[in-house]
Amino acid sequence: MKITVIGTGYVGLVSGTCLAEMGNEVLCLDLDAAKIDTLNQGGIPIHEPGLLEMVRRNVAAGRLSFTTSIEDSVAFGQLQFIAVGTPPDEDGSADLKYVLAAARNIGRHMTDYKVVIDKSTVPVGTADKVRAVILEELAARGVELPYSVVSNPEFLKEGAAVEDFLRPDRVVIGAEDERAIRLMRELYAPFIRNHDRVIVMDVRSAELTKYAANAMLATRISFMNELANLADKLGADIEQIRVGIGSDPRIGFHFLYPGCGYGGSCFPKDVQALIRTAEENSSPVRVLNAVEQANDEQKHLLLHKIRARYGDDLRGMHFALWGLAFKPNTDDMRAASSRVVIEGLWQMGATVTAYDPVAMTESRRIFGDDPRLRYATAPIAALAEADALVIVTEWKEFRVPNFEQIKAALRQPVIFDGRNLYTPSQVREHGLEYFAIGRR
Ligand SMILES: NC(=O)C1=CN([C@@H]2O[C@H](COP(=O)(O)OP(=O)(O)OC[C@H]3O[C@@H](n4cnc5c(N)ncnc54)[C@H](O)[C@@H]3O)[C@@H](O)[C@H]2O)C=CC1
Ligand SMILES: O=C(O)[C@H]1O[C@H](OP(=O)(O)OP(=O)(O)OC[C@H]2O[C@@H](n3ccc(=O)[nH]c3=O)[C@H](O)[C@@H]2O)[C@H](O)[C@@H](O)[C@@H]1O
Repeated sequence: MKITVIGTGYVGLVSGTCLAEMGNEVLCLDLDAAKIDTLNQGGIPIHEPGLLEMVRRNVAAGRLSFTTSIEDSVAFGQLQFIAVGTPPDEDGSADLKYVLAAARNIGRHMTDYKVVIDKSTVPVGTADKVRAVILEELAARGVELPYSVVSNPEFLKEGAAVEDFLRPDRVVIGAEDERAIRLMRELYAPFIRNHDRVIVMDVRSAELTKYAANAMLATRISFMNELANLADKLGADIEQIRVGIGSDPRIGFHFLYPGCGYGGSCFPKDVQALIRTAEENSSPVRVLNAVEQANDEQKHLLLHKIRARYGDDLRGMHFALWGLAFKPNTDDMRAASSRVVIEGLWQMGATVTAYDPVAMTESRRIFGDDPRLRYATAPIAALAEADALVIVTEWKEFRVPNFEQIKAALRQPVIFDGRNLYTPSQVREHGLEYFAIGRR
């Protein structure tokens, strides 16, 4: 099939590349010329395991290409995926300007039947708006052309995006016309060969399914975070509680890890957007206000623990920070807890040396060359002259450290662990003070 993907971010680039991998011809459009240059020169603008090799392979095979030309991109694919950003507006609702601009471009240039697919996470009713702007553009041109608008939300996780796209748990398709449903089923058939996991539903339900999934996952995390904080006060151990409740199959083990707050480009913004949608429709989802508030506070938890240990005035103190990305296997620092921790430490007068296997370039882009933040080339190197180690991202390489080496390298033998990586007794055996989240 011939497919255009609009937007070459995490979702657009991964979707386009995986669709090409299955033998489709894919043209990816982005208006950011620097991204397209990088792609055309054989690089990729993001860190995502397995993606670079797959992009190169498909480009070499002639199935995947990149452009900044709107005309070419509209002409190319019968299927037009919209995978642009939907950042929060000032009031927390999803800003649809990029989605509607992409739809308008399709209406302006199309000359034959198109299936326009909303892959971006968009509020209920967006497909109607997409349909309307295309119609407006066609009317302005004085032409009548057939097209379908489909909602096909994406559930991939950063850091595992290629794997998630190639082997989806489910493919949700919100569509009401048979022609579009048939094409979408055909498109996804190679990804779900062992059993059919396509769920066809009406468009509005598909749009809401995406927010419901992210909000449910965020709720589990905030619940566990609050429970961990309570366990801390009660002298109970959240790790044992996690195992104790997760083994109930109605609860399950996934997404039950407490920590220093969820980040990333999606949970925070999607929870906010769903709260706004609910308010606008006078049907509040009260639990989500609590989920959001609990998460905002959780991102400050390590700072509270540091304050409780050393007081408010950290002038002259220096901290080592392991992890900058909002989760492992990505360089994405959008809404990352590390940003709250770094800024909080600065406010109290401390300085920081950070180490992250892939996100240090992104961090330099965000913080510039502020002298209060330095970078180390290895985890152990970050500890030199530090009064404590603070861990915010659970990269695998932090999991089995040499505690004796850590103790020797630090100025004071103290660890604040925002991801509960270690068994407390094991760390303490080495003479290190250990502060984790809800652990005894
Ligand atoms: N990042 C993730 O893991 C996931 C994101 N989503 C959703 O997918 C959507 C995209 O997210 P990301 O890929 O993270 O965004 P991103 O910000 O990484 O990429 C969006 C890209 O779209 C481009 N763009 C904007 N307007 C354009 C236009 N009119 N024509 C062509 N290109 C245009 C931008 O230059 C940018 O490169 C969002 O709605 C997000 O909520 C859904 C599932 C997972
Ligand atoms: O809509 C999206 O963009 C995506 O959002 C999340 O994916 P992502 O944000 O990439 O990463 P997650 O693995 O979900 O982690 C999000 C945050 O939650 C935190 N988390 C996750 C799991 C857990 O048990 N505890 C916890 O604190 C992580 O550290 C991270 O900061 C969803 O998992 C995807 O299904 C969805 O497609």
